[in-house]
Amino acid sequence: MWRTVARSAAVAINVRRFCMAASSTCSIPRPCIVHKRGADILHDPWFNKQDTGFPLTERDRLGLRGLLPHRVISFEQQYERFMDSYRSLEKNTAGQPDNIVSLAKWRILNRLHDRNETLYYKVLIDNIKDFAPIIYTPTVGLVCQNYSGLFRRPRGMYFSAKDKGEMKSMIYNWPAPEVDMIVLTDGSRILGLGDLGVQGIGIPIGKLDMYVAAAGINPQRAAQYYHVMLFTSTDLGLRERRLEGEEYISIVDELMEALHARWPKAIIQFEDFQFKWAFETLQRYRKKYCMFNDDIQVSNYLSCSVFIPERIKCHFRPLRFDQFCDFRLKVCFSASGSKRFEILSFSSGSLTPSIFLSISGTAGVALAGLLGVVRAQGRPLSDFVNQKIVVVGAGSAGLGVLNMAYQAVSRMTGSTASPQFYLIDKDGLITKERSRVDPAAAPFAKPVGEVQSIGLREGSDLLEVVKKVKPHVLVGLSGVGGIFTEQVLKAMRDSDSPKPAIFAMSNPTDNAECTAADAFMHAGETLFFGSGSPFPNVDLGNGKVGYVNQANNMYLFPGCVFILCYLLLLICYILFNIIFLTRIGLGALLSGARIVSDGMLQAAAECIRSITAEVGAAVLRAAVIEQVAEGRGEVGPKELAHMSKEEAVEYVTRNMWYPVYSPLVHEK
Ligand SMILES: NC(=O)C1=CN([C@@H]2O[C@H](COP(=O)(O)OP(=O)(O)OC[C@H]3O[C@@H](n4cnc5c(N)ncnc54)[C@H](O)[C@@H]3O)[C@@H](O)[C@H]2O)C=CC1
Ligand SMILES: CC(=O)C(=O)O
Ligand SMILES: [Mg+2]
Repeated sequence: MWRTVARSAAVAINVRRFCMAASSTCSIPRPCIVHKRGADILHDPWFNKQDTGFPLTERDRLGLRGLLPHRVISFEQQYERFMDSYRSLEKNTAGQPDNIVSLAKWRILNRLHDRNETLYYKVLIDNIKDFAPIIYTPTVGLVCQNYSGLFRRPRGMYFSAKDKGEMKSMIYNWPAPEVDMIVLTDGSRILGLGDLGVQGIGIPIGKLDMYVAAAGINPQRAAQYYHVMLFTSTDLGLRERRLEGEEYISIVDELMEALHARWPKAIIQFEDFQFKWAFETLQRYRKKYCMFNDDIQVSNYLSCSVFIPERIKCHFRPLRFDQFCDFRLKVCFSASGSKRFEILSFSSGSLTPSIFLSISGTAGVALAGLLGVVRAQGRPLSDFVNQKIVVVGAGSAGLGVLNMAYQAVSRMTGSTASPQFYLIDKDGLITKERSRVDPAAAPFAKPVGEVQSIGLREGSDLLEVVKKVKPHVLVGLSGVGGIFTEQVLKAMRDSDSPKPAIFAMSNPTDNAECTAADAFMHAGETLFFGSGSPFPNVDLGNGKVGYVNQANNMYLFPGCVFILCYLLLLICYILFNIIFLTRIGLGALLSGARIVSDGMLQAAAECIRSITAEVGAAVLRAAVIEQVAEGRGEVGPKELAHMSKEEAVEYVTRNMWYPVYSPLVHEK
């Protein structure tokens, strides 16, 4: 449906003065200064209005008269025309292999992006449910794999070891003076596809498109975003070995310094770095720069609310997007300063700040899922401490999830007793007997005596572990497609839970540990299922449906977990995950925060509301309270500090970017 872009002008004067992007929210967009004329404008996707969209007066002003056919086509008509072509493509490709259809859809969208960014983001925002699987997982994985062949126009920036010593100057090759969001990858672990080198650029592009669609980050106002590739090795990149050790880190140091020097306010999201660098770079930079790692980061929150889909409570009901569960925790401080958490109550349906601990990216998605499972089992939340959870994959994502779950249990029990978590990597079950266990995985290595008591040993394979542990939850973050085999899934029927859960979180679809259909067929109909890439719901016969939840950080890196979406921009569960984290980005950006603090992430978690701006405003206010907000543009820290909650929401809302054609005014 066509979404009205014009918004109410009835805002308080003192709020209006804070707003920098009034064009996005007033019925008459603010003019946009352009330094080009004539054909140059038509070839610039940011200024181009699909050619025929330029009004006659503008054609005169910009030297376009005679370069275009006479008729002026409105934005709405252009939108409908594009959607007609898209629907024709869908019709014409019906029955062809999925990969071919998905790539054809990606191409038509990408071509639109290359011609006209405003219309591209308009169609993306209005059709996010259908387009998210094209511009993001799973299609983005296929795009990355084929990027050398699909490459037409560059997006993003590229850095390699050959640029050492030059980065601070190179940064100025980026045409826009201001950059708000940066997604940075070294391409070394793209989804579950491994090292794709320079072709991994598709991931930052997809993530940033999500930022624009879900959080209203302006894609161009100074081209605030920016994609970076490091150390490339494929067709389009250098055919050289990857850097290691000091050599590697010195290049990333230089790049971070260069980025910070030109855009000190930009927020940098690290994405899809291989395990060994993901943790190290997070440790190294998180207190120095405004950055986070979407794939692993776990933050400690004293309180937040966790979204749990209503459907988890009432199985086989249609999706609802407005249910949150709150946990009230009492925080007790001991004389030594340590904290203990007591669960006071657990409710659903409202959203008051209260509880819990960590949320952000992948770990947050998983936490909400794990808690939802407890609820689905009809148990009190405090029973989470008794959940037997088997995590397959001891990499950055699996360890991020386990860390978070571990913190949850410790806080619930007030003890550091070992929870019933089992960690499996490519060499099988990890126990304390293992000689070379990574320090990050060591806390989850099981005592040998404990596993022997249930008939397991160091290195037991997945099937054995599932058979002997009878887990409540099986989580896949291994990147190995199909590793949850028929036997493993059947073994889950003997789970100690009447409603076992399986999360096949690896991406893209082919790398998922199992399909939704196989999961319901082999593990049983009472299963709770979540996957990193979308699967359709499963028809179980007799009118029953096996519902599929999407568990992907794209939703928390904006949003939450299994599903969500709602918010301002449209409603589909894919968007939900997208929304949460992008809100963090938005709030951090507008507060001008020096760093992305736990408190800011916490504030985001507390305010997952049905309006995108609420979360962004909460992050902003948290940045003010933590005294890391330095202001942005004309809005200084004092003005931020004096904003009421409502004003902060208004400020964030009015600074979101909406795709509209602005009148263009030429300036030399
Ligand atoms: N759904 C989501 O939001 C997210 C999903 N992921 C997915 O998680 C997967 C893993 O990502 P990372 O942890 O960053 O990768 P990683 O490379 O750091 O870790 C992979 C882990 O899987 C283990 N593994 C490999 N083969 C195995 C086998 N046959 N059996 C058991 N374990 C095996 C490895 O030993 C390693 O511990 C990827 O497919 C990625 O797409 C990652 C982040 C977020
Ligand atoms: C979803 C995501 O970030 C990943 O698979 O790496
Ligand atoms: Mg990732």
